Amino acid sequence: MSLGHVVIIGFGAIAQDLVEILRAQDEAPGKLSVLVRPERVEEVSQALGDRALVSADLAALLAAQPDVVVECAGHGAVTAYGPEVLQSGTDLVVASVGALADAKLAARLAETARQSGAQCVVPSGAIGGIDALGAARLSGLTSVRYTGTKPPSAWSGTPAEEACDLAALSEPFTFFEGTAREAAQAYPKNANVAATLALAGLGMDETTVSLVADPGATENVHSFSVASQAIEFSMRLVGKPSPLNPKTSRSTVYSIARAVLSRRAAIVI
Ligand SMILES: NC(=O)C1=CN([C@@H]2O[C@H](COP(=O)(O)OP(=O)(O)OC[C@H]3O[C@@H](n4cnc5c(N)ncnc54)[C@H](OP(=O)(O)O)[C@@H]3O)[C@@H](O)[C@H]2O)C=CC1
Ligand SMILES: O=C([O-])CC(=O)C(=O)O
Repeated sequence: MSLGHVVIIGFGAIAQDLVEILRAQDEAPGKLSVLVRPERVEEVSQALGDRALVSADLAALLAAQPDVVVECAGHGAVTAYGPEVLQSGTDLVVASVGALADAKLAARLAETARQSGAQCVVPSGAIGGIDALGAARLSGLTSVRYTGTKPPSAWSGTPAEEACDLAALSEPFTFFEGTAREAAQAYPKNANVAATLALAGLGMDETTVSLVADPGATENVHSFSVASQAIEFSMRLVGKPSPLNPKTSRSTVYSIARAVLSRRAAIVI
């Protein structure tokens, strides 16, 4: 069964790819809408033509009762739009998972979803293994450790710049060690995966995170290891940087597309 109407928030690297990936499916959504800031409506409308409706009016989009809203815009957008989407009874797929490191926002989203019956869906994003981690949690987790390694340029404009001279690095440099909550809040465009692991596993304050700038790297490498009563495993995912935004791995959008398409799949894997 195809989705009727999908609303995408944002029109950056992930959202632009998502429009094309969804449209290319046999079971493509009947209608796509893109929510952007008012000043970008005209430019994005021209870029999309008749491929999607472009609007800056979330209330009007929600009044049309879309099947699902997909946030691909950043932590601020989860705060600004998340509660309104869920309150309308519409499911919300969240790319900017690290926004849930704000305990008040996470509680508000959960409570709003409970009251309306909508779901807030967290896709795997740039990592994988979330099914195995979530299952291991039920057996009793003892540790979840994550290391995110990216080329120095992917850390530009972040607090990593205060810890080292990114352009001068000649070997890998670990500029952050802390919890998933601290990582997600200090690196909102780079550490959403740490928050995803935390939500599936040991929580924001018990999941340990290292962030590394590697001058020899050309890709975004996500490594994590899990220990539990039932299983131990490690994963290493090597993401190709998105051409439009090298902070973001290109794999992220495919995970989000899968989460969207699964909303109406007859068999959900
Ligand atoms: N879960 C995961 O594994 C991953 C999650 N992410 C998350 O996804 C987010 C998006 O990534 P990406 O597409 O690469 O980022 P980009 O910076 O390429 O695009 C973000 C887009 O969102 C728009 N935007 C931001 N705030 C708003 C708003 N309030 N209303 C409407 N539009 C808004 C921006 O527009 P403008 O330029 O006008 O601000 C921009 O077009 C990241 O910020 C990150 O939080 C990223 C990678 C992996
Ligand atoms: O896309 C990635 O490589 C991961 C990322 O930026 C994030 O977790 O925010």
